[in-house]
Amino acid sequence: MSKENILEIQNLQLNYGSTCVGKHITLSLSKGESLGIAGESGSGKSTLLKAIVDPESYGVTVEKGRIQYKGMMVSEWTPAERQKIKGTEIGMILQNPYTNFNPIRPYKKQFAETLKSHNMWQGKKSISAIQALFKQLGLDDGRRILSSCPYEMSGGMNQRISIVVSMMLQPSLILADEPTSALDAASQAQVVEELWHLRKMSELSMIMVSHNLSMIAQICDTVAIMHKGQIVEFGDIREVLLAPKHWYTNQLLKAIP
Ligand SMILES: Nc1ncnc2c1ncn2[C@@H]1O[C@H](COP(=O)(O)OP(=O)(O)OP(=O)(O)O)[C@@H](O)[C@H]1O
Repeated sequence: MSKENILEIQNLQLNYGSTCVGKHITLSLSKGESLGIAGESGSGKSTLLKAIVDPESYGVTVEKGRIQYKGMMVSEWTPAERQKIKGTEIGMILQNPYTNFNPIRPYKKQFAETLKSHNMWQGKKSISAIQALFKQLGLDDGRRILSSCPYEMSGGMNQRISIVVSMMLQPSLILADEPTSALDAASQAQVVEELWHLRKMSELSMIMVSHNLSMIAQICDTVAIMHKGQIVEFGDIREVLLAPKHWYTNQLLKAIP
């Protein structure tokens, strides 16, 4: 494993029960790098993220191959180690932001509970750090947001706040699964801007699954194109977009309005 790689996936085969939904999956991600994964519905993009973070919980079996995170074999983590790693090492941003929050509990309490559950709560110091993070990610009204409840906010705002929650635990890798697909166009633009701010945090690596190749081009350094459970093209985002080698990548590019 190269010194700079945070994640290395080699010849992976992924199953649900006896059904193979991904095979020959090989890719790598460097520290500070952002990878986009695009492809048709059902091509195995979300399953790949699940295999990285917690295959057992999602019913995914790694039939062949290996996943290494910071040189550690992911398959060798005990449930307790995996629980510790989820959030603090590997953060998740999900498609539906409302699933991350109790709708009627103020954000401030929910932020505190999350930090406490990871033994990271430091009272006023934590609140200041959260407000600084809000600012860093382009949300200026941190104090007001913290005293509000999720039901009072739009889906887009909840998604932006859930990105702050993920970042608060200072992960090295963020996995974002269709982070804008449940949002209206205006909210999508705001979330893209926030994800773009994340890109400026040089230590952070990110994998973002999206149908939206334009968004991947805005945010990511590399792209993997998935088709029927396999990666058919993987490389520098500009090279892939300017000179696609696989017919399916061409098809995806032609579909961009
Ligand atoms: N829990 C599950 N049990 C069995 N099969 C599943 C499960 N989840 C997904 N699948 C199947 O695995 C395949 C890959 O699904 P996956 O959700 O990874 O695709 P995807 O590329 O992320 O699709 P989308 O873009 O629609 O989210 C599909 O055929 C899907 O029906």
